Amino acid sequence: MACNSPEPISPPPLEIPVIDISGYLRGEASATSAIVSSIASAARAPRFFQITGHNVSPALIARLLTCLAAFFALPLKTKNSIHRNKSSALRGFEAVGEQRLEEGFSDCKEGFMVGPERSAEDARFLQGPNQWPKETEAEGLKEAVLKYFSEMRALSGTMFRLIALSLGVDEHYFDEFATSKDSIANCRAHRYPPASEEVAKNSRGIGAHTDFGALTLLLQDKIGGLEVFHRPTQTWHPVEALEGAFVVNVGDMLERWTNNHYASTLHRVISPTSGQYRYSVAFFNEGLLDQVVECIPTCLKQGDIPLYEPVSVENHLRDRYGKSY
Ligand SMILES: O=C(O)CCC(=O)C(=O)O
Ligand SMILES: [Fe+2]
Repeated sequence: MACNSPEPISPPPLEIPVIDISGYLRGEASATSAIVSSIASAARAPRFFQITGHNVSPALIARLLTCLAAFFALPLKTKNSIHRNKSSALRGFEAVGEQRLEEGFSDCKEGFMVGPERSAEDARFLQGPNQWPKETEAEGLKEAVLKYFSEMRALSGTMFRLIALSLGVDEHYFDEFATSKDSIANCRAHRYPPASEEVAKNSRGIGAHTDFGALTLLLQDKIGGLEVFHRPTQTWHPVEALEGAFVVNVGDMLERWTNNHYASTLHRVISPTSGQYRYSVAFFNEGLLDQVVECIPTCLKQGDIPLYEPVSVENHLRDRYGKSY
């Protein structure tokens, strides 16, 4: 008698912590130490967490998602008129299939990139003017994106203070890197087109990757599809779409800076199969181009050696961006 093949065992769910940071924002000392220790443990494993209790208003988030949906619904020709190829700073629209983050898959997503406004004369790598659609084509988009950008920059600064405390360095250790006017931060909004179950299984909304910069704060709508890789069991796990929360993940630069104390984690997006588009907005904080990233002293235990050569932020980013486009 033939043996029945065993049912495939599904991996146990991966718990992705949700950390309420409101106590820190209110200046409460005991809440702050609990938040800092939750961050310290979440950033070690699973290296992905979500935050709530921030000050970004739900009304602004709703307005942003509405304006983005209207923008992405414009004809491709209109969106291509502000294509990122026309920008030395990679700002503007990118079409489905133009980025490739995982070998063998082109990302099935559209993107719209925005950063701090800077004149063309003053441009540097990833710095320069934004490209906007005409106000008549995308009413309110510019205002909503810029307002969101400035709130996310402040929130990212807050997260860097908490990360600094969690690493045992001065609370303001990363302030200049994370929040000065020259620091590289950018927002990339995404629209993921729906696909059939069959197509979604064999393609990627966004291919498996780790983020290039220091810290990412991600807003996702309620459709779901973001997955994170758990290295010990080599399995993928969904990241629950929680209204009002931001997903936080460590990027490669912070991994290098902390000598792998905090490491970046592979993640990907599976195309939506519910028949609806999925929207998300990532805020990447990549810091000052001339900053040298080298092992933070508190991350080097006695007897340890730095695992990475010092590198400037600019060289690190040029290398990573160069490989994905
Ligand atoms: O859309 C998402 O949920 C993830 C986006 C992402 O990983 C990225 O832009 O780096
Ligand atoms: Fe990512």
